[in-house]
Amino acid sequence: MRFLVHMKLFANVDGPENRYALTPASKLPVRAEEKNMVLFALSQLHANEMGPWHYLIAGIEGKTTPRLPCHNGVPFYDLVGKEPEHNKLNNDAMTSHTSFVVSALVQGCAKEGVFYGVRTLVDVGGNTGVASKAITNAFPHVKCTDLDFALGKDCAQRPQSGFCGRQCLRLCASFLHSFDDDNCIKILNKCREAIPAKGGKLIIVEIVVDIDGTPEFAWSRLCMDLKKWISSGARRELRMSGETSLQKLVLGTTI
Ligand SMILES: C[S@@+](CC[C@H](N)C(=O)[O-])C[C@H]1O[C@@H](n2cnc3c(N)ncnc32)[C@H](O)[C@@H]1O
Repeated sequence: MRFLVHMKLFANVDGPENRYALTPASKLPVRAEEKNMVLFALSQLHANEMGPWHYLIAGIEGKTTPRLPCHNGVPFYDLVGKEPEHNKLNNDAMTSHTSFVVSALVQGCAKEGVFYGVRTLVDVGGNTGVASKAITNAFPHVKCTDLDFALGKDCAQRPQSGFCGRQCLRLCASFLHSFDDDNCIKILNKCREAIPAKGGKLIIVEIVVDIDGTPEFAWSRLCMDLKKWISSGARRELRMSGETSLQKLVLGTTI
């Protein structure tokens, strides 16, 4: 127990008996906790996610992109879409993942006045719509639409509360990291076309590989970087290394 307390997985509880409590880290794998990562962890252990790790060495040697031989070149989300059991697990995991991110997103946007003057928002890759529901609840004047094939072919665009033509704001949360640079450029250019030249906004929510700036997050950032290279071949450090390279990426656009 001394070891586990040192690792911050348990905390000593004051009192005459030796009693221990869970810590924020050890609450994450407990289903009964409101915010837990059980479904996300299970999704990451699925064979479609684990398979490409067997090609890590070949990938480092430059012989292949680990995902390709494992999934026969089929894009990850096409693969998931064909397997109902994995599709459900993946969507449930994303729902849980989004609930972690969205409260910080809503607070940050409120503080910075991001939604001031914004009437419409499209959440690109918004999965089943958890983020857009939370945004509509917090900012009722914003009409949100989800664009995601997790919603099924018949409702690729599902309005949470109405949809009007050109959208003031596009949100790409944990979306670009699944694509290589060429496809990211295409997606960002489409976003640029979809928002008004004046007053339009694009919010990108991604883990940035900046290990010097905030060292306490370096481990998670490097793990995510490796994971995304393994699963999609994306070289995130080039794309996400800061505002300057992002501006270059969208070919001179100021975001
Ligand atoms: C990593 S999840 C992110 C979900 C959510 N935005 C979040 O932050 O938790 C990526 C989402 O992008 C969707 N997606 C991937 N490729 C897509 C495409 N080409 N068109 C529409 N949705 C796509 C997937 O279905 C998935 O829901």
